Formats: sequence, structure tokens, C-alpha cells
Amino acid sequence: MSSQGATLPPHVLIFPLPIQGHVNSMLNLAELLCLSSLDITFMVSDFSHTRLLKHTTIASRFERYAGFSFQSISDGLPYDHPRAGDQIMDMLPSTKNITGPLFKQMMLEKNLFASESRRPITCIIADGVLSFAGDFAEEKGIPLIYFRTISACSFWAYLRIPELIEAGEISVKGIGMDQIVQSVPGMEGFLRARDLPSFCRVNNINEPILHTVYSVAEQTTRAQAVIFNTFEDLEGPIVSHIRKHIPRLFTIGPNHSHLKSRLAEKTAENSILSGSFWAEDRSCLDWLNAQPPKSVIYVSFGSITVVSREQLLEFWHGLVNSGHRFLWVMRPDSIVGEGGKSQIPKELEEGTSARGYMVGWAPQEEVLNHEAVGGFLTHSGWNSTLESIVAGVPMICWPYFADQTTNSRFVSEVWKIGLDMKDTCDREIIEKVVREIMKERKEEFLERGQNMAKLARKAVSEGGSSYCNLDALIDYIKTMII
Ligand SMILES: O=c1ccn([C@@H]2O[C@H](COP(=O)(O)OP(=O)(O)O[C@H]3O[C@H](CO)[C@@H](O)[C@H](O)[C@H]3O)[C@@H](O)[C@H]2O)c(=O)[nH]1
Ligand SMILES: C[C@H]1CC[C@@H]2C(C(=O)O)=CO[C@@H](O)[C@@H]21
Repeated sequence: MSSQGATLPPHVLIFPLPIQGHVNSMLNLAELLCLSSLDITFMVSDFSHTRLLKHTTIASRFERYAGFSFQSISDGLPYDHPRAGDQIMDMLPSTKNITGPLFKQMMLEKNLFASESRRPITCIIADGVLSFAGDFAEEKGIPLIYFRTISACSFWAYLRIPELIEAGEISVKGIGMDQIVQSVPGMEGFLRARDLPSFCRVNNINEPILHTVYSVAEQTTRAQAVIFNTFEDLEGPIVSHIRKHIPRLFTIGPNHSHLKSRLAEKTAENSILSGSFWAEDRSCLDWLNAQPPKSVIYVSFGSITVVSREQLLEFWHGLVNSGHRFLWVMRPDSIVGEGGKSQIPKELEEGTSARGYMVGWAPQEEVLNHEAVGGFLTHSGWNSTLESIVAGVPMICWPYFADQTTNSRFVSEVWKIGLDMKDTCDREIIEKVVREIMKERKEEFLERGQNMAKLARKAVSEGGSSYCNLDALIDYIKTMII
């Protein structure tokens, strides 16, 4: 390295699992590190890179950071793979078996992305589910930090799978779903078998997925450090349990809010970083502008959830019958099975044109922060949960899979900022919970939601826990130069 090389900043490779919820929080992390003048190589899949370039201004957004660059790689799936619903699980073997070897080859051929102006990669921050990135880092002696994009509470439940199996607390064939489980310290009083991550619902205790999600969680502990997109006032007690296994654990979230806070400090700018894989339909903001304060329930199930026509109709009837206004994100690929959106009953068409608005994809952060929004019917993905918390918007949770089944229990029973309608999809229940959130118990939920929002904002402001932890993380990355 030239004499100038000795003064070059650390060069961090950031590598998310290439699906929306993972890419969003890791893009926010990338910009946070750019603001501290670290060099960043951000690895995306060819598929998501194409989507990002088509639907966002991300390329020009990052142009302002001279040390930032994108690299793209195959996710190992055919281009026309749905990448949604149950089939999203194909992403774990495809990235391991196809992306992993390609990544190794790319890193070696490109000399760890070194150039005249950039060091070879000095540290890898990989999504915790990408074990091949950890294998490569270990093999080459490159410092490794894992980033888990899910909640700490769901991660902790994953880590306790052996104890849950030993205690017979994993529900097999749906038996004992309402039993309170005792094997996840910190959750003994309120966590039922049905609230464990969805992969813990099995027909047979030897089902491979149960063992896969445990080994993915367990291998995280080999990293020199782990980052969580959460904050101490939200999940501190659970994080303390995880710290016994992973002592160097940085809670730096909510990342989207942290980025806004640091941008405002550094550049007097507070525009939202959009990493959307779909075109955002901004017409919904005009529609919201015409609605009274806190009168609209926003409905979105994230980037992976799919619903059957029957479920779609239950939600639709429930929303229309509640009499409340609603803004509904219906992703073009989100309805599966026979019939799709065809033959919609007349009363639903009428109820929607009177009080509803539908889009294929929304600028969600802006929507949640719009004054007309008073509630969020969500699948409880971790980004959506955090975005709702920061906006102080009460939630109705309809978890679809994975960590969401645990997140929704924490929303309703621990933080008490929403209701959990887990495992039901019935128009009468939907109508009832919408009325509860939007009218009958509105004040109570809004008050608790706004208190939590304050704590979230405090965490990412100067002196707050996530703010200090990010500084400590950056200092740590600086010590890792090899
Ligand atoms: O119309 C929309 C809908 C969503 N979003 C954004 O898309 C992201 C969705 O992320 P998330 O809420 O976490 O849901 P998923 O896309 O389902 O995320 C996956 O990744 C998350 C993080 O690991 C997990 O918590 C989820 O269970 C998993 O399904 C959020 O940032 C939203 O703001 C939009 O911008 N517009
Ligand atoms: C494809 C799903 C399996 C694991 C990922 C995940 C996680 O535990 O990090 C949660 O849901 C999905 O985002 C991923």
C-alpha cells in the first residue's frame, strides 16, 4: 500500500439477504457508515439491483459518498422465481449453494475490492442468515460482524430451540399452541407456543427447517460482533439475555430513524432513503391529504406475504364493515390461488370507493407519518413494526411467518401498542379490532404508542443508547484494520 494508503479509512463490505426487509435496514446502515466517512461496498443481488435502479433514486443518492459502491451477484434463483410466499424459503439454499461460491470467487478475483483509493475489505458486515459469508471471513481471516435484521425477541427464541425441544414446548401438529412456554428466559409469563417464530410449528420434531433456523441463529455467535436493529428501551431486557452468548452486541436502531437523525445533524437534510423493489404510488399521499386527522387505517403486509382470495375477501369485508377509512397496499403478486381479485362483490366496490384507497406499493414511512393515519394493520415484519413505533401509530397484527409471530405478541402483550389477531382471518374479528384501534380504545393505544415513539427518537438522538452504540461500533470497525 502507498504511504497515502496508511491513512485510508476502513473498507466495509455490507451483504444483506437480498429481500426487501433485509435490504432496507442494511441500506440504512450503509448510509450511516458513509456519514462517518467509511468506505462501503454494498452487495446486492442482480434481481434486486435491477429493481432498485428502476424504482428508486438510490444510485444518485449514494453518488455523494465517494467511498460507496454497489456490487451485484446472483441470488441463485431463476429470474421468474416468485420470491414471495412459501417459496421465499428457496432463498436460503440458493444463496448458500450458488451465491456463496460466486461470492468467494468474486472476492478473490477482485482482490477484496481493493483499488488505488480503497483498502481491500477490512471487515464484512453480513446478514446473520448468510453463513457462507462467515465461512469466507473465517477462512481468509477477515473480521466478521453479523447483522440480524429481525427483532431481538425473535432471535432469542431461535437461540432457545434446543431447550424448547428438550422441554417438549414446540407445538407438534398444532397441539398445545396455547400453552405458555417456560424455556425462553424473559418471556415466561406471556409467550405461548403459537407466539414462537412460525418455523417452530412442525408436524414432526425432526423437521429440517426447525434445525436450520436454529443453526443459522447459533452460527451468528462466532462473529466478532453482532448488530441488531432495535433499541434498549424497547428490547433491553431480552438483549441482556442474548449478550450472555454474544457479548459484543450493538443495538443501533431503529435504523431508518437513526439515519434521519444523523443526516439532519450532518447535512441539514432529512429526506427518506427509499430502497423499494416496487414503484411507489405517491397518489395515496394526495388521498391522505384529503382525510381527517387519525381517521385512516393503513393496511400493508410487506414484501413477502401472500393471501388467498378467501382471506382477501375476509379482510375486505372486515375493513368495509368497520365503517373506517382505509388505505390498502395490495402488491401485484400478493394474491394467490383461484379467482384473484376478479368478481369483487358490489358492496365491497362501493365501500372502497366511499372510504378506501388501494395502491400496489406505498411510500410507507411517509404514509405512517402522515397525520391522517391512525392505525396500521400489519404483518408485523420487523421494519414495519419499527416504522410504526417511530411514527407512534397503533398496530393490528396479522403475522404471516418467521419472526412476525413473536413480534406481534410483543406488540400486544409487552409494549401494549396494538392488538394481535394471529391465526384468525375472519371478517367479524377484523371489523371488531379495527373499531377497537380506531375508536373504542384509540386514546389508550395512541398514548402508549406516542410514549414509545419518544423513547425511539431519544435512542437515536445525540447521547441516546443507539447513537452511542453506533459511535462505539464505528470505533470498533476502525480498530479492525488488518
Ligand atoms: O407498500 C409498501 C410496503 C412496505 N414497504 C417497506 O418495505 C419494508 C418491509 O419490511 P418488513 O416490514 O420488515 O417486512 P418484509 O418485507 O416481510 O420483511 C422480511 O424481513 C424482515 C426483516 O428481517 C422480517 O422481519 C420479516 O419477517 C420478513 O418477511 C418496510 O421498510 C416498509 O416500509 C414500503 O416501502 N411500501
Ligand atoms: C427467508 C426468511 C428466512 C429467514 C429470514 C428471516 C430471519 O430470520 O432473518 C426472517 O424472515 C425472512 O426475512 C427470511
